[in-house]
Amino acid sequence: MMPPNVKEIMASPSSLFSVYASFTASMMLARTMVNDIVPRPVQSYLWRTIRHLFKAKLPVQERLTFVVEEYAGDLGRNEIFVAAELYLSSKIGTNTDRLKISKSSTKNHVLVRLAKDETILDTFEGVELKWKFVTVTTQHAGGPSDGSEEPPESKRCFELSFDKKHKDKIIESYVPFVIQKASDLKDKEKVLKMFTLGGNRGRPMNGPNGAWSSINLEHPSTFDTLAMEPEQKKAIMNDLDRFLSRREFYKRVGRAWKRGYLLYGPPGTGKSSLVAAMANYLKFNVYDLQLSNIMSDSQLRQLLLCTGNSSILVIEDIDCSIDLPERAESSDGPLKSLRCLLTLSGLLNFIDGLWSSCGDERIIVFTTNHVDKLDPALLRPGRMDMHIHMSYCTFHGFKLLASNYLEITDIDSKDHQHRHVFTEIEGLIEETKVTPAEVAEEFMKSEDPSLGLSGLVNLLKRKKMEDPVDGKLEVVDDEDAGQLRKKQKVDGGN
Ligand SMILES: Nc1ncnc2c1ncn2[C@@H]1O[C@H](COP(=O)(O)OP(=O)(O)OP(=O)(O)O)[C@@H](O)[C@H]1O
Ligand SMILES: [Mg+2]
Repeated sequence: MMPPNVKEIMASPSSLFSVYASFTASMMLARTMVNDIVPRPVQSYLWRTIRHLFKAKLPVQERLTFVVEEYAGDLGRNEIFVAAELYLSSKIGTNTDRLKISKSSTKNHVLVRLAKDETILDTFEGVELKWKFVTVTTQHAGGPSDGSEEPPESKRCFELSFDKKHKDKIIESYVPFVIQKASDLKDKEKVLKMFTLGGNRGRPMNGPNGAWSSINLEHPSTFDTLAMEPEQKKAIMNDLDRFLSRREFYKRVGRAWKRGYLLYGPPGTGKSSLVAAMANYLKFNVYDLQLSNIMSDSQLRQLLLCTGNSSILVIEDIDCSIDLPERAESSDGPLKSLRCLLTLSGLLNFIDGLWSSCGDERIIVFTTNHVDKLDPALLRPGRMDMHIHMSYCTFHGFKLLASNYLEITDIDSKDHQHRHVFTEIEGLIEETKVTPAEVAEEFMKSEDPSLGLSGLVNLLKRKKMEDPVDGKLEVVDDEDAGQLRKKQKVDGGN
């Protein structure tokens, strides 16, 4: 049932707006009067009907705007704001006229962000959204000084507006989507950190990182630059991939989501380089723990508790570091080694316990030059998931290093100008204990490939004279993993 005056209005849309305006004004007055006379249930019915009649015909914008402030009260920096800032920087197209760019000396890339009042249009599952970056400058509002890019006087926020009917979809799907996208982008931009204990012995451990101090991990080593047997390299990369993709699996079977690698081999064979390659591959920070710096178990616990997620904990030279200083003083003889053993087991158990209680991915790497000197506790099945033998340079390793350092990429071509040198190196390198580090050092001496190659030939000849592998094989000392390789090679070859 439509009242006659409304019918008339509908027939003449041009007068619609002025009628609506005066209607709204008189509405307030009417509302107060009606509220006094009409019973409540009838009141709301009346208002609904009137509103419905007008809404049906008037071009009323049903937009909803979310204000995403940078600081959300006590919660600190608003995660949605941070994510939006990053996400929108990837959405900047040709329609944007003003952008801010900045660069910090610790990062490698230029930051591009929206300038004040700039807008960006986005679509999500068919819904159109508009983002606007707003800065309100107030004189006395001192914001937290946590490295945000604006002076503290200005409050920054995004306004996200869209059709009101999509409110739930935006909250439940779009916002999580933006956060996920931002996290992916962050991984790409992430500057890896290397945490060490440099000179912190005995100091109090305050702050979120405890006694760890960090520098940017700018180790250029990647799996591409690492001289290693291709199958071995592939196996490690596959293992890392599988580990990362199995979060749900670890949860289901109730295992701590961690993976342990034991790297062993002589100095200069690339153990530390492999750790850096893993970190660069996974985008994980590295914690480098020198056990010889640790004074007590409680200090160790403190330190381990202060390590972050998505990280690699490296304990280098585990064979040398089991003699914790304190214990070495207080014990002698057989007792001493027993105590050392207990400490190592304690360390391992503690690591197990700690990491079963935190949800995120951790990798632990032990390195050693002497695998045979290691505590059996470390070698027990299930303790370290993968034992990786880093060994002396092979001809394959030589090819990779020559390509990286001397830019010789076609070593396999039959009519290469250095063919005879390659053949000579191939013969020599299999009979010599030369580390990738030594080969790399030789290649660093000159930019001229011919000089680099002849330098290497001389080095190999010299090493062969000084340290003939074949002669040594008879008194093979198991502690040298490289000699093991030669032994196996000779055995296998015959
Ligand atoms: N397998 C390798 N591939 C490429 N470069 C290597 C390799 N091994 C060593 N190097 C070069 O030699 C340098 C020293 O190697 P690295 O520190 O990784 O050896 P390490 O096995 O950790 O030695 P240590 O047992 O003394 O700690 C590296 O910075 C790198 O330039
Ligand atoms: Mg090392």
